[in-house]
Amino acid sequence: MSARIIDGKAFAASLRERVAAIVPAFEAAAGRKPGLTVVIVGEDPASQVYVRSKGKATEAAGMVSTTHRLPETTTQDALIALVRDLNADPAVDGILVQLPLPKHIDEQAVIATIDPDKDVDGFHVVNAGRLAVGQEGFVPCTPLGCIMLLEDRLGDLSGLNAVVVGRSNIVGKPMAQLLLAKSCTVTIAHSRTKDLQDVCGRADILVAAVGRPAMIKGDWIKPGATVIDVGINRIDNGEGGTKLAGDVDFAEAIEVAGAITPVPGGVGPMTIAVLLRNTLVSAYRRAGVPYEKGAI
Ligand SMILES: NC(=O)C1=CN([C@@H]2O[C@H](COP(=O)(O)OP(=O)(O)OC[C@H]3O[C@@H](n4cnc5c(N)ncnc54)[C@H](OP(=O)(O)O)[C@@H]3O)[C@@H](O)[C@H]2O)C=CC1
Ligand SMILES: Nc1nc(=O)c2c([nH]1)NC[C@@H]1CN(c3ccc(C(=O)N[C@@H](CCC(=O)O)C(=O)O)cc3)C=[N+]21
Repeated sequence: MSARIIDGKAFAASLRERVAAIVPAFEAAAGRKPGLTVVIVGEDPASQVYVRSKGKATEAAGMVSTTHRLPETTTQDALIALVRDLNADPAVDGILVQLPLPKHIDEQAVIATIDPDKDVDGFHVVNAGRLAVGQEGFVPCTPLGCIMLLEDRLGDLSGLNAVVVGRSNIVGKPMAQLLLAKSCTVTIAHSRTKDLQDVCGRADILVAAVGRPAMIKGDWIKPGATVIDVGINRIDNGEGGTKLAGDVDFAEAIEVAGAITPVPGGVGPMTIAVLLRNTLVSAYRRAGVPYEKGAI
């Protein structure tokens, strides 16, 4: 059997169009455009690429994009001072501090400074807590994008066995919380998990968020399962260059799974589309303008 490929790129494009189509209505009601500010510290080339594509996508959706590029030597105090200024700026609906930060900066201290109601990444402990107890807040973009793809493919997720491999604060844990909120039976696996293959083999929904290329093999996957590959790994392409690969052995998995996201073209594009969605939601909430929740 050959799995159906879940086209995250196409789904993300339609979400971005949906967001862009609503922006003029927000602007008419609020008298301003939604605004997203991205802060990047240092010169990491991959981060630079992501930040550039976020800026382009923000503008293409009709929002105001602002980027602060700070040198690698920026102090934690200076970064925190900038975040406080952005918290106080009424034109800023969303603040995203690109991770990872340089080693001399405490990421948690910086994230804790972001106004939770501008935290469109959903990384602040207040938003992690809201997600855990089922209150409205901001949900991290990557896991929310995964849920959108899963519901599009499977409809109601309730009662399904979901296994999340990885327990980071930005992907694995919020992914597990969202699947639980959708009434899946959730298992979180990590580097200390015993018999990982066996655990994965029971999953109707398998989410891989590890950072190890092709770690999950075809014979780890339950036949017909839906596989969401969050991993973004840059590997050798065998021709002297590099290419992107996921955490799942795609060539093997496609023979076993019912559906699978590719890398690239799967979860990655959803992350940016959901960021725009979260920014528009933030703008509506901050402006006190009612909006149709199902529409975005
Ligand atoms: N598509 C997108 O938009 C995004 C993609 N990513 C990608 O997703 C991947 C994960 O990112 P992130 O969560 O930040 O990564 P982290 O490094 O923060 O977390 C990795 C997790 O994988 C677990 N792990 C490591 N080795 C193994 C192993 N051998 N067996 C089982 N579990 C293991 C770790 O376990 P332990 O906790 O025990 O150490 C940890 O919980 C990366 O490839 C990253 O690039 C990330 C963000 C967005
Ligand atoms: N504060 C913060 N928030 C983040 O959301 C955040 C972050 N920091 N740091 C880095 C990770 C990673 N991330 C990705 C975004 C888009 C793609 C993406 O669009 N990927 C394309 C390919 C892009 C390419 O070709 O390089 C794809 O998978 O098809 C991937 C990964 C967001 N992150």
